[in-house]
Amino acid sequence: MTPIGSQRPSVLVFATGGTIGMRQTDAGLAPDPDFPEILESLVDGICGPLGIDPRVNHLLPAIDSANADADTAPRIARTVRARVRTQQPRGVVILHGTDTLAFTAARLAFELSDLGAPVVVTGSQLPHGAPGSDAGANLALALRAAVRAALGAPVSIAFGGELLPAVRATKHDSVSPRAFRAEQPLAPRREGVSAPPDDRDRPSPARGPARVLSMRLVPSVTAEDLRAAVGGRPDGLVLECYGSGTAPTGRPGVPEALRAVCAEMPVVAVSQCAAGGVALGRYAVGAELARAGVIDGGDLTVEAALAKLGFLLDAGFEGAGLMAEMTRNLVGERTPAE
Ligand SMILES: NC(=O)C[C@H](N)C(=O)O
Repeated sequence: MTPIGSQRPSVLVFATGGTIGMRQTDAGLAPDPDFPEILESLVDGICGPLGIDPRVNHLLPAIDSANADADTAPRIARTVRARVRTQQPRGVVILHGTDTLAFTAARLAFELSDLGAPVVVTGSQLPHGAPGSDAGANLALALRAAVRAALGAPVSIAFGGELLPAVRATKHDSVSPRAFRAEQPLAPRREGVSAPPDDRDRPSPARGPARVLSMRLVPSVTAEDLRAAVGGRPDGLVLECYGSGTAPTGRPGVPEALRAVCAEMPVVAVSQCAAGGVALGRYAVGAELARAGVIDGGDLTVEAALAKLGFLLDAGFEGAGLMAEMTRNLVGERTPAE
């Protein structure tokens, strides 16, 4: 292998788990202990003819991405940042399970926006050794994209022959090789991630990463359900509203419950619709949400809203500063107001 630092472009491949590295067991698909060696040879086979020098690292233990938690994406970001500092690759490919790939990739788009090396996230629907597996094709697409993208390119997802912006993507098919879809193109006029607030006077938080949850409104929801949704004391809530940002605020107790939740944590409204987003002032029931303190999430996807809110909370934003950041377009995640 040519050493990193030679003229040939180098790529850091960072494997975190997912079906791509699994094999069939009696209990169902599970991480393949032989995957590290298999991945080395898969990557070498793709990179050799392309003139790319790969280096493969693993985040251990490999997981089914259904087991991702609030620290998974921040931990991937921290580790990738440290490896990029020492290895200085031209680009980074991250292998991840598809179930929570869109959540992790969206978070990485905020975390790694200043990395200086393009980051491409991929995985597969079928294990590397399965007949007709999409593992090799997705890996090859991601490796090519990682060396071809501009150094400051936004984090992307390479899957099923497509390159999608991480902050707009969602898993929409549990079987097809085209598992992901970008609900919207990357939003124009990105403002960039702001410097974290000066926190010298703030007590250092003793807790781990922020836990942000989402709740989907359905016609039978009650005020009690709203309160129960935050019973586990998350740090923030993404409310999946109807249409352009409406909720049953005419139902007894709902406005009070919303105000109580907003007093405890930031609440961001997004739409259950794939396009169009929310505009809280449009309907009276939506304006009621804004009056309760709910933040307008524009056309953020659920994944991007969760990622952005968690990222900002972990960076130390709160109150009006947090609300201002949520309504800006940092990395292409939401269409800016005209
Ligand atoms: N295709 C996949 O990767 C699904 C798997 N359950 C995972 O997310 O890890």
